Amino acid sequence: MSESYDYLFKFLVIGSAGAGKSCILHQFIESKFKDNSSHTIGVEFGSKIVKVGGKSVKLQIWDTAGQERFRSVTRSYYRGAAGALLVYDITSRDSFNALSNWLRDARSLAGPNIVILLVGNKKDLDAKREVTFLEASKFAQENELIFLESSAKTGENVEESFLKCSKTILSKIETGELDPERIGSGIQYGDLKHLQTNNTARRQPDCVCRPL
Ligand SMILES: Nc1nc2c(ncn2[C@@H]2O[C@H](COP(=O)(O)OP(=O)(O)OP(=O)(O)O)[C@@H](O)[C@H]2O)c(=O)[nH]1
Repeated sequence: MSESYDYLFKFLVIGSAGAGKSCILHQFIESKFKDNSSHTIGVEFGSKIVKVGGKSVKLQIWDTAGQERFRSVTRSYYRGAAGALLVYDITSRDSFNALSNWLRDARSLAGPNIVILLVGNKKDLDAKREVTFLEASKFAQENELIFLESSAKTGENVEESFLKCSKTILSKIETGELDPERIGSGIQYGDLKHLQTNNTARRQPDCVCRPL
């Protein structure tokens, strides 16, 4: 099967333990709800090619453990991420209250240019909601985050979260705000982009294998 894509983005999924990060990733990759999800040990990995704004983008996604005891391991994966889903659970005020800490870590360890999308997960459990949509929207606005509520159970807004975040990264590349050539940008050119740019003789051939 062909693995052609224009760009590769390094992505993180972060947030408190039990917020539903692994279920979101599983739903995105397998289009299924992972019923028996247990706590992530360290980090897990998934990847998928998506179509965004007429481009093929390979998302290389690191699903990190939310438990404090894994924090030193998970932090080592933040470096050079282009995008992140910052997940809280709409039925857990504690997971919402922890967002500022997650955000501080992401921006300091991954870099200030990381594009972060705030995800209020478990939207299907509205009857148990502890965090209103309005309150979270306000937090998102104050902290320059894109915001969506999702359900890894029903699949609502799961793919949209990854697409919306990717679209924002892509438009920042197009406007020059993000530079894929910068070491640690979390962005690589794929073979399609590589062919295009080589045809116009604008890029060096080593750009495909440059470290993220
Ligand atoms: N109802 C409902 N339950 C969910 C949803 N997403 C996850 N869950 C449940 O929430 C629990 C935790 O989900 P995980 O995906 O393992 O949580 P996590 O954020 O990866 O947790 P850590 O790996 O410990 O950081 C599991 O029992 C899931 O079945 C959702 O959208 N709706």
